[in-house]
Amino acid sequence: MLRLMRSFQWALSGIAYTVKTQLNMKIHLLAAVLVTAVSLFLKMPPAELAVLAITIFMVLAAEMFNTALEAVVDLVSPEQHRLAKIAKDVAAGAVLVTALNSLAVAYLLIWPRLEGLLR
Ligand SMILES: Nc1ncnc2c1ncn2[C@@H]1O[C@H](COP(=O)(O)OP(=O)(O)OP(=O)(O)O)[C@@H](O)[C@H]1O
Repeated sequence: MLRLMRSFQWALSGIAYTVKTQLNMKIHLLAAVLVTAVSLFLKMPPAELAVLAITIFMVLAAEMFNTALEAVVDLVSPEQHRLAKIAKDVAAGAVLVTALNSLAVAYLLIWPRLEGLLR
C-alpha cells in the first residue's frame, strides 16, 4: 500500500514538474478549463463530453511524454546531435498532432452549438 502511494506521489510530481516548467502545458490546461466550462454551459450529452475528455487528456499526456523525452535527450546528448534533434522534433510534432486533433474535435462538437446560440 505504501509503495502504491509512493508511486502515485512520484506520478503527481511528474505532472507538477511539467506544469511548472512547460509554458505549453500551462496553455493546454487553460484551454482545457475553458473548453470544459463551455461544454458544461452548453449541456453537451455525456458521449460528446467523453470525446472532449479523451481529446483533452491526449494533449496533456502527449505534452508530458514530450517533456520526458526532452529530459532523456538532454541527459544522453547534451551536445548537438542529428538524432537528438530528430527525437525532440518528432516528439514536439506528436504534441502538435494532438493539438490539431483537439481543434478538429472542438470545431465538430462545440462550434455548431455555439453558432446555434448566436443565431
Ligand atoms: N542536443 C541537441 N542536438 C540537436 N538539436 C537539438 C538538441 N537539443 C535541442 N535541439 C533542437 O533545437 C531546437 C530547440 O530545442 P529546445 O530543446 O531548446 O526547445 P524545445 O524543443 O522547443 O523544447 P522546450 O522549449 O520545451 O525546452 C529543436 O529543433 C530541437 O530539436
